[in-house]
Amino acid sequence: MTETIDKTVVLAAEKITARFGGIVALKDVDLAVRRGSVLGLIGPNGAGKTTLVNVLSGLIQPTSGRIRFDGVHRSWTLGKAARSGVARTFQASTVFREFSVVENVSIGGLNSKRPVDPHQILDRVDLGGRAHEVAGSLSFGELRRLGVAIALSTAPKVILLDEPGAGLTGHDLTMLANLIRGIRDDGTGVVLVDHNMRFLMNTVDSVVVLEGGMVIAEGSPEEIQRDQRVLAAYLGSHE
Ligand SMILES: Nc1ncnc2c1ncn2[C@@H]1O[C@H](COP(=O)(O)OP(=O)(O)OP(=O)(O)O)[C@@H](O)[C@H]1O
Repeated sequence: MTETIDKTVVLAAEKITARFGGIVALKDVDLAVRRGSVLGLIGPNGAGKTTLVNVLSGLIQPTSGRIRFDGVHRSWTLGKAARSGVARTFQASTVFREFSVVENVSIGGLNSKRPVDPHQILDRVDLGGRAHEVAGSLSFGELRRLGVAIALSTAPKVILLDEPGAGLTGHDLTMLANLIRGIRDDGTGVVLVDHNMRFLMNTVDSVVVLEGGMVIAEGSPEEIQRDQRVLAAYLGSHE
């Protein structure tokens, strides 16, 4: 039997299970990241979101299940994922505060097979005018955008954003949402994990909901916001 491969999917998790000792962090999770689309990953605390991002980025190996990239099953490590074009930002900032803003982006792109002009990236995240200042002088919101710029320095096909909006408000959140939509419009697949529901729902094209390590719902932001199982999962989680 020949397998039909969906070419719009750039990165897929297939039946991923991840156990830590007795804890089942993910159970039989399927997830498809599409080119030119933002996928929101939500769920109460401990639902498995970060574990799934860790599996997709090759940081941890699942107990079972497979990763498919560009239609091909792959053994997936951090190095292989990075070289294939999967970039990630972390909850904690990975910026070198004593280096200049542009040096941070240049360092990020050092091992890239597809080098990108760091000044072009900085213009894109609205930091072009700050290129030669030390990164430590940036505001909280600017540091977050620099984190995204560093991820973009490898010209990724997929970008995994783990809580990029945490602690941001107002104008900073609007700029971040515009930036993420711009990255999507260039054809990149985006995964967005964030606890700020309004920001996430306004930014994504589709949503996957995890609870207790399992996918309990998926759909458009509108569908998810009126899904009774999702509302119950959140009400029961004391968030
Ligand atoms: N390295 C680890 N060792 C042991 N247990 C872990 C490890 N990483 C995650 N877990 C457990 O796996 C489950 C899922 O955790 P995970 O951090 O993926 O959830 P999350 O949805 O990202 O939560 P949050 O929203 O609080 O960040 C939790 O029960 C967590 O305690």
